[in-house]
Amino acid sequence: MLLIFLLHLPKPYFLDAFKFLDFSFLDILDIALVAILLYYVYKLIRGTAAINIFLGIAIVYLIWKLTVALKMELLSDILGKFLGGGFIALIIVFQQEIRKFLLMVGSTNFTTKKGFLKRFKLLSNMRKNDDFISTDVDSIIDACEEMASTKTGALIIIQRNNNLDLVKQTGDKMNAEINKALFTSIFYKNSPLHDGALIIEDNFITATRVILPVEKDIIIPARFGLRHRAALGITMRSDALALAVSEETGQISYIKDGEFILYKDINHLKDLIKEDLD
Ligand SMILES: Nc1ncnc2c1ncn2[C@@H]1O[C@H](COP(=O)(O)OP(=O)(O)OP(=O)(O)O)[C@@H](O)[C@H]1O
Repeated sequence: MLLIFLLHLPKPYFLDAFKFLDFSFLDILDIALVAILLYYVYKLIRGTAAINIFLGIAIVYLIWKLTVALKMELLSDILGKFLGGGFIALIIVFQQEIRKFLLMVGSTNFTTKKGFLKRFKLLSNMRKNDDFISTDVDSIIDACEEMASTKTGALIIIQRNNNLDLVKQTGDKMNAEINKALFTSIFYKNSPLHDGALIIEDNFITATRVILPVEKDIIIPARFGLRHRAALGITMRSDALALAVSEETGQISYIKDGEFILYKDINHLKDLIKEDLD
């Protein structure tokens, strides 16, 4: 009905009604970039107290925009000044998050073999010829299963696009191809290398005894201690994947983007990780 009514309106009215839809490619790009920015901000502050501050600011901003559109001069003036002056306050309040964000952007390795370039189908032929060896997920999970059965604690971080060099510096360098026995001997309780996290890049263990940033602000069940908080910390600050084997319960946790990922059984876990690494 509405469409018929609009079609019968004199042409200028009809066009006027849809004037707001007249946007260019740059507007689409603008919206897409704001959406990406908001997604990254959300990813950084999800689960922390900062999310409430962020939502509060977003609501005040929307009200301000509404008051401007409705020409409510006094209120829009007050809210505008509040938002304008609050910019510096925002930088102070979100100091940590801004730091994390810049670190995340700066450490993204767009040229890794598993990274950005791979997304382009045109370059798929190049991939066939390069020396990239995919991560042996089966060996990692088989090792986790064995460690879980003996209640051997472990923390394994799999690097994806974000470079983990900064955290790697806190541990010992290694360059060993993945195999099941290596994991179990590294995390064996009396091994000098068992403490801290292990980093995997492609199909290699590249660091052991790594100390990761611990996520203190997030609320998780009391049975999870520092190992799991460290896994949450690194996956919130980067796109790495984490596997934690609990020394207390023998449970294997899979952590991604600062969240525990649920899985049905060990084969499902393998599939999930393979998918996330693809
Ligand atoms: N910041 C960190 N970075 C890397 N590894 C850590 C960090 N904090 C703790 N760990 C590792 O986790 C181990 C156990 O810590 P904790 O007992 O607090 O963890 P948990 O989450 O309760 O795990 P579990 O269920 O195995 O006890 C430590 O011995 C250490 O190897």
